[in-house]
Amino acid sequence: MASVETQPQSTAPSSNNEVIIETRNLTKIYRDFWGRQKVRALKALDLEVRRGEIFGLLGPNGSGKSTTMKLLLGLLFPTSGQALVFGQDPSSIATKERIGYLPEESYLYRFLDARETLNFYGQLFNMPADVRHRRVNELIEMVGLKWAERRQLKEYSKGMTRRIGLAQALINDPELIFLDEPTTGLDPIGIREMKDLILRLRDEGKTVLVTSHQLADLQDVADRIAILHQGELKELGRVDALLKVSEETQIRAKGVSEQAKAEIMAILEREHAENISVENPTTTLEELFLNIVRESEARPGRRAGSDQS
Ligand SMILES: Nc1ncnc2c1ncn2[C@@H]1O[C@H](COP(=O)(O)OP(=O)(O)OP(=O)(O)O)[C@@H](O)[C@H]1O
Repeated sequence: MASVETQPQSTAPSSNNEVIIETRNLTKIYRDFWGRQKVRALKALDLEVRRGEIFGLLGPNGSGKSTTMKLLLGLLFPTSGQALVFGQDPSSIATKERIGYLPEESYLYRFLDARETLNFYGQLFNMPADVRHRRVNELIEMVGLKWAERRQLKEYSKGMTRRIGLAQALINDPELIFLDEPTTGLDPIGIREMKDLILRLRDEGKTVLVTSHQLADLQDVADRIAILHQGELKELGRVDALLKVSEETQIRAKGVSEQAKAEIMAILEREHAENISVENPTTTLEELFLNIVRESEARPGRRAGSDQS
């Protein structure tokens, strides 16, 4: 099988350690109509996100991810504790102008096409016509919708809708971008492309806070993650460090002879190593699928992997 093109593991965020988002004891309790305590959605969250990093907020449904994001956007007010974005209260207008937001569901005008949509949002930000025109062209190109820029959004697939939603979130060239479940409803190719767009944003120096309940979706893009469960922070750290199984050793190599394998086994046994396994590594289903699609595009009409059978 041809080697699969994958993104390298996220590099370290820029050495600039400026804190962009900070929460201290951030707590949100939703109350019912009568003001009685209803749901403790977020419990005393302490978090810091630094400039230039992709920070993943992970957790199952109902764990408090969207609540956290809305508190940071100033769309909700905390019950107690504090959230600071660029060192300011999130509800400040000056802060909002530096932020882009892709909500879990984008509510866009179905009868506008991509250009009209982005022009409309550019006007809301009072962008001068020439700047707006340039920005709309850049964004349509960036999210890969040039071919469909004149089609009304009601004709867009889920993947295309997610892309135009992202372009809309970037119209004001924000420094900080909030992406709420950006991969929801996307197929494996759409997910890979969304992840590549997120990596590109970081390469441009943006700070990205992204949520997902599909844990694997963020594994190869996020620099650091926080795992929430029932509103509580359960884990926080660099993805590579969190995923490392430090008590085991893995050696991968191509072209190892049977004799060399036997010698390696002998050494491991002499060392009294435990749980020894020698096997071919497996790929992921995502990689397998992407590979099949690439092969099919390169050689239409042929069954993938037919060379091997
Ligand atoms: N407006 C609201 N009123 C009452 N309870 C709410 C409200 N919004 C969210 N909740 C509750 O708060 C908890 C956290 O919800 P939240 O939407 O933040 O979770 P989430 O991790 O984003 O979930 P999902 O992955 O499903 O989007 C859940 O128990 C949810 O039912």
